[in-house]
Amino acid sequence: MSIDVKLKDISLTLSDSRILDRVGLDIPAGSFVTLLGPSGSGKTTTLNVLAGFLKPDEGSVLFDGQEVGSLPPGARRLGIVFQNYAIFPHMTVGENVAFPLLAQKWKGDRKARVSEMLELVKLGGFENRRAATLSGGQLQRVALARALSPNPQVLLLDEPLSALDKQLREAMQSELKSIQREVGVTTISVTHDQSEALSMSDRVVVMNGGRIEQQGSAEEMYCKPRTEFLARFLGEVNLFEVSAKGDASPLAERLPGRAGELVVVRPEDFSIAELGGIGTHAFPGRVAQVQFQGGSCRVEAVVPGRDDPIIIRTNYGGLGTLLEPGRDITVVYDFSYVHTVAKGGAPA
Ligand SMILES: Nc1ncnc2c1ncn2[C@@H]1O[C@H](COP(=O)(O)OP(=O)(O)OP(=O)(O)O)[C@@H](O)[C@H]1O
Repeated sequence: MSIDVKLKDISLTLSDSRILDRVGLDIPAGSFVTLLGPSGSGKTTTLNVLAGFLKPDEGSVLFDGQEVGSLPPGARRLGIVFQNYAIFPHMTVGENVAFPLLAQKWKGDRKARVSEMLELVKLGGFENRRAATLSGGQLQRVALARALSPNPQVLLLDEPLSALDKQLREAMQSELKSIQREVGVTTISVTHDQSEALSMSDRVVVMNGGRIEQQGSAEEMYCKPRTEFLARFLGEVNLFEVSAKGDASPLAERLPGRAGELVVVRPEDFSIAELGGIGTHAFPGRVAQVQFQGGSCRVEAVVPGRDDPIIIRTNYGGLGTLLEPGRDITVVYDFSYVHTVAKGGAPA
């Protein structure tokens, strides 16, 4: 079963500080939503309000249109996965997965349900293994199987993959997403990991200072940030201040937009060419630093009319000696496609 979840104007003050300020979320049934934001922005608090561990001062929490604000966590039919697994080490894998079934007096065949859940997380046949003998990745699968076993109506994930190393984390991201899609349970996740948020979520919600800064699809959030805060927060970015026309800088001449706005250019939207052919879509630069990063290369280049170097992400191949500090180059970018935000973090 899949239900929609709504938070309406949730506000919460703890120890005299406003921790959540009119947080509103509308999560469609079966979708995967991730809360992202700097430390202290209110992500975990929002998850705790959804779970019922914290009661907001104002606002309402609706599951499938029904107010659940007065229901304790145990009555909200939730599955929860924490960063530190919270698996009982002295029990077998099967006992761990069966635990919520016993607690909730599951009416069906418990043994069959446990096997079904272990198959789902690719741990078929692990029923009798002691939890203490499992790897980190396996423990997190058990945690997921245990959270899903009683058929929750909402799945809450609190930094579910952050205890895993990078390679395993990336593999688990796509697996977790495909399990979520298969089960179809409405899922709300909290993470610090931007690539996790962008790759797994149907919708990304960025929080800032207890408020929702912006929400939308991963593509929208990355390509069309509405505020300077979001442009700077998500991934690397070059921001160019649009100054009054007639400015002497050769870059300012080409920037569309109004004075006071910032032009947002992601590093991968610039490319590098041999010096020469400077036109509307290109300007001169000098390579300052080059970092080879495996799949791509991060280049810092000094350009006229700007104090900070610009950041360019490019493929290594074919550029040869162009990628050497001190080289004069042409930076190519089509400024007619630009996106702008208002300076100072206010929505454009
Ligand atoms: N019980 C409490 N009393 C007072 N302040 C609290 C309490 N719980 C949390 N806070 C404060 O609320 C703010 C939001 O905390 P929260 O844990 O929700 O942020 P977060 O975005 O999840 O941060 P992190 O990414 O570091 O986990 C922080 O400034 C925190 O210090």
